[in-house]
Amino acid sequence: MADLVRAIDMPLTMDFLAVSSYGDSQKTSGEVELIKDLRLPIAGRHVIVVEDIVDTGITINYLLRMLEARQPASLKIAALLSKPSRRQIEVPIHYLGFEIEDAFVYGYGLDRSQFDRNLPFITSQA
Ligand SMILES: O=P(O)(O)OC[C@H]1O[C@H](OP(=O)(O)OP(=O)(O)O)[C@H](O)[C@@H]1O
Ligand SMILES: Nc1nc2[nH]cnc2c(=O)[nH]1
Repeated sequence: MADLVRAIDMPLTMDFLAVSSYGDSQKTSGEVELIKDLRLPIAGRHVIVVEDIVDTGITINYLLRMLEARQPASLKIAALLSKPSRRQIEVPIHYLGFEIEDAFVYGYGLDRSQFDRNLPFITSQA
């Protein structure tokens, strides 16, 4: 996120929300839990949701529904990684870094049982 916003040369605000459906597991529970909501209203604002990874699509689908109800001026999705072969729900990704194969990846913000988010690279389990 820090790398991304430093590459955008226009006035913007940043806000954070937290959802979880994997917890400490490498399999989705299928149930998305809202752990922390946004602080700021988004009605009438142009919003880009920044995700690290889109896997089944369940999380982004949940976020799209939740945020659309708040009537932003526009709502776009940016994701660093996408695993299209794993998709259970088709979701739009307007800005995508990389498509990857079906492997559990971690590092560079992505956790492995909550650890390894601080790795300066992305890797996968052998
Ligand atoms: O497309 P999906 O199958 O829904 O998976 C994508 C989601 O999985 C990860 O969150 P996770 O639920 O693991 O959050 P956590 O690491 O904070 O528990 C990731 O940050 C995405 O939000
Ligand atoms: N860390 C991590 N979280 C995920 N959530 C959905 N897929 C993945 C993945 O490959 N790695």
